[in-house]
Amino acid sequence: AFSADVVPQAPEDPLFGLMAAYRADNDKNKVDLGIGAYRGDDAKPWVLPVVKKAEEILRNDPNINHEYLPIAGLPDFTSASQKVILGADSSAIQEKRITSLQTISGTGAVHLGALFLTKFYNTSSQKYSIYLSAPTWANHNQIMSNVNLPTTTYPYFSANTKGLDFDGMLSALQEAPEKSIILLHACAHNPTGVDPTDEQWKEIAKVMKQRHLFPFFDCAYQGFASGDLNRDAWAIRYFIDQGFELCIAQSYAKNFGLYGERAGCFHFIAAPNDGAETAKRVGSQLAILQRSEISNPPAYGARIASLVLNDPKLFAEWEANLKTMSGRIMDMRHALRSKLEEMETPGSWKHITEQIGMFSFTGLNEKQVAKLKEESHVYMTKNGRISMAGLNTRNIDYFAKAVDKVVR
Ligand SMILES: Cc1[nH+]cc(COP(=O)(O)O)c(/C=N/[C@@H](CC(=O)O)C(=O)O)c1O
Repeated sequence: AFSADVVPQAPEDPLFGLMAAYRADNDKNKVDLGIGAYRGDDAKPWVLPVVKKAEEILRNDPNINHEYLPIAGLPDFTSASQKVILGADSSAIQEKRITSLQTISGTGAVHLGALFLTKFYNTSSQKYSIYLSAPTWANHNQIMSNVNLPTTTYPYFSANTKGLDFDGMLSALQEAPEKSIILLHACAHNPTGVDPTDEQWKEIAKVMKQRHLFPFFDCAYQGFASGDLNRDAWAIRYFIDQGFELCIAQSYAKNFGLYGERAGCFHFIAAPNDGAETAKRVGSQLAILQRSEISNPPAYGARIASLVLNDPKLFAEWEANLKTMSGRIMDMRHALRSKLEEMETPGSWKHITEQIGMFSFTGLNEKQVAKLKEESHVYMTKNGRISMAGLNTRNIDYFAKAVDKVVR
């Protein structure tokens, strides 16, 4: 039944394919700048010290069992997740016009939100598109097409300034059909590392308000970008203060290092006027969707995150761990930029320190990326994105010289 013309061989996932190729490479100088996962200066994944503490507490808790969680997940986890992303004093929380479900990390939250929008925001007669930044996280497109949510792109990255194409983005928002859905990276844009300034966010919000556009925030790097949880949630909180009805996908993969435990949350915030009642009804429909998709979410990662989020001492230690990760990445940004400038590698490299978060959009083209892999065993995505956490004091000289070689 499943012949090749019905089920053709799918291409390998670019990111996970890269990960496999890196692991298969035996060269002792190989450098992994692919997957967006934090590594310490020892090039090893980092289990946050605060996560180790939480695991210890869980191990000694005699009441822990393996029963199902509620469909919406661990209540202490979702309520703490609301506070960490919106701020404990958020009007959305005070007025109870928010509903939240624990999801399969950020991917699950983006998916659940997109599924909900195709069923309740779009109708058979009126299908709104979701606007994705150009470029965006590779998986966004597949997630949207899987739920039949039409996608369009808005200009985002300017190749010549290697910064934000602000005018291009604004005009796309001005021209988008009213009520279109706009997917926004809350902070540390993937893959470019380019974020709007606060002033630019205000202008974006103004146009989106005028056009009655629907914000869908994807927040996968809160606290990881600047090192400050509140700073990195500024755009989301501003939009809520402006009275938007919106969705948020919240991932704890990077900022808790819980990649494989799949800890995340989906939040729907209703507009101020019809708040609590709408949020309640939306929550009830989200639960139906979740039940049929995953029934209920995985407990372990949520229990770890919930322990930390709900304990002031552990929370403070988590904030210190965030500063360690974001600090090391910023050190690598400055080191890489200065090494390329010292070698007078052709081109300007200031964008490496101006961009923020996990990634740097180097501007290297596909050919140069391929040469870096062939000649120097450097692994990065072909769009020129590098995961800065893959750099460390031992391989940064090697990498800078490898870049210099392919650029000259
Ligand atoms: C913007 C964004 N949103 C969501 C996710 C999903 O993360 P989750 O593990 O489902 O919570 C990722 C992961 N990005 C990195 C890993 C990946 O591609 O899955 C990456 O871009 O390398 C994002 O970069």
